[in-house]
Amino acid sequence: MLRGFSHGNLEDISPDLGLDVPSGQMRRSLPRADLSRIVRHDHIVQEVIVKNTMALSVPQSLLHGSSRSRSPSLCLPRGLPNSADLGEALEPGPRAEPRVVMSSQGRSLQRSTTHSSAAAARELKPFATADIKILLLENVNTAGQDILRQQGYQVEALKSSLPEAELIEKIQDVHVIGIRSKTQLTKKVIDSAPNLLVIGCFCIGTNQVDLKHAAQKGVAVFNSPFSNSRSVAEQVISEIIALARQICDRSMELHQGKWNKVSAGCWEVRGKTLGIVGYGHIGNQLSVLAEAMGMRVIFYDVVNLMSMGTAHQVSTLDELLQQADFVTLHVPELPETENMISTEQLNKMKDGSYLLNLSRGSIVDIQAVIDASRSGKLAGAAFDVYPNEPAANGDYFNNSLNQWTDALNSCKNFILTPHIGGSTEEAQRAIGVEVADALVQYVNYGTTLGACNMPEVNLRSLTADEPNHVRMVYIHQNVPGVLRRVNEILGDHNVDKQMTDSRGDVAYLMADISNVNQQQIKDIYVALEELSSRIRTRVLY
Ligand SMILES: NC(=O)C1=CN([C@@H]2O[C@H](COP(=O)(O)OP(=O)(O)OC[C@H]3O[C@@H](n4cnc5c(N)ncnc54)[C@H](O)[C@@H]3O)[C@@H](O)[C@H]2O)C=CC1
Ligand SMILES: O=C(O)CCC(=O)C(=O)O
Repeated sequence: MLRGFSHGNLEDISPDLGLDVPSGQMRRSLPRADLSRIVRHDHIVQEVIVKNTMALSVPQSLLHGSSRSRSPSLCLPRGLPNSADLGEALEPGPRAEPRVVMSSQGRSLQRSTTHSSAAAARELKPFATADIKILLLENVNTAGQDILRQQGYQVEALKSSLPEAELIEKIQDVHVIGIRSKTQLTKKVIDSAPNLLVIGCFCIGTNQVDLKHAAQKGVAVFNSPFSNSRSVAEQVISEIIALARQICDRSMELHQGKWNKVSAGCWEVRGKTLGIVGYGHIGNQLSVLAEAMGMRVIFYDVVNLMSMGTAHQVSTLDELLQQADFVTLHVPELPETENMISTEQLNKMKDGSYLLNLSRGSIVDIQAVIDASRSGKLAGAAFDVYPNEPAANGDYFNNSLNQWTDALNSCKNFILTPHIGGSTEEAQRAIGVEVADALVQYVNYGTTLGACNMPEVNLRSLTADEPNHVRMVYIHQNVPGVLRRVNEILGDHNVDKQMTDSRGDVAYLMADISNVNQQQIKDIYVALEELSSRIRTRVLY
């Protein structure tokens, strides 16, 4: 009999979730997190899903039985069905015939012939997947929604962001939240989500989330570090040409019936200098595309980086501003990048040059840019991002949103777009798949590969021939002596494998323990929960 699962539709994945980097995948400037993500995806497409392989249940006492009255510590949802004792639950359930399914990338997955079903990786879900509540805001791509729904999770997907009060109300019983760039997950919002396990940012930027506070509450955060980089770079290229030729102004005039055939102040981009501020994923793509159009590329970055093609790194922002015909900004939102371009920097730019900002609204002092346009210093500008952006589509771009909006609208040769740098079908689908996969890996297996605010920890999968194993995930304060105390608790048992790592104040430990029964699991859980360093304990088996 299946217990603890309202959907008797468990899945096994292929055994190998190892960390070998596939040859040819590595490229320069790819951070560790990105490499891990690539590796994980390579294995995910090998998934062979097997129906009803193993049925396990968890007693209610384990689900909610924290020995202290903190916010829920065991990362299991409330309201789970009462279940039988773990001794029985740890017996394998009925095994059904394997079925061939589609991978999260939409490719057909063949039933594995290389591994026996006994050695197949076991899915670790001590809860009914249908009890996992997911709230997706800001029109997350359906490819991502489908992956989450296929897991059996409850998924509510809204097209827009939510105002804070509504968000606080809605997030209270949610285990997973998915957002894009608009939704602000502040300390206050995170604190009102006692069940929250994980946050998925279906975008690159994570400045909208209080990453540190989330980590301190044991909430992991994932993003998609480069799936929309190419889309942003292509938009920048189109805007460089459009600015140089004043195409948007001519188009607007003609829409209004005005024929205005002029060449004064219109230029080719060939031979002009592009200055890229922030030479990361987007800056790199842009560099290659711009050189292909015959532009000279210089860049400024706080890190010393290898140039793409014949691009040249300059030592200071001032140097870049003085040389570039087009200055384009691709830095993250940080305290150091706030108002990085204001009157002082604009004055250093070449007369008749252009400014593009497709990074974050806080990086440019827009009033200063309006003044520079009026004085003739700038020949044009392109903005995709603004200090305040509406939560939904509609007639919201006015002075009550940002006080200078009317003035900005009146500037000549200004291209204004509604934060669409990453908004292509390709990018949104890739982001949807990548972040949804990361959420599934975290909820089901505790894997933090690619997390933005937690150490990256992974263990090879438990397999179906290891039925009495348990995976303990222990998120704790990174303080002296804690590992000794944790290992005193685990040390009475056979720890098959264990990995621990820390990031700042928070450490993450994952341990697979063999031959444990219900009472022993409960004892381990209670003992870990009683340590003063505990942030969150999860039991997966
Ligand atoms: N408009 C849109 O739809 C999109 C906007 N973005 C924004 O673009 C930003 C950049 O994206 P990626 O290139 O993927 O990021 P990235 O992290 O790959 O690269 C950012 C680069 O900026 C550099 N940097 C950091 N602080 C700096 C400073 N003070 N001065 C100079 N360089 C500095 C870093 O060293 C890094 O090389 C994101 O953080 C995000 O806010 C990203 C995607 C879409
Ligand atoms: O597409 C979005 O909503 C956000 C794009 C963006 O700014 C990002 O990926 O950081």
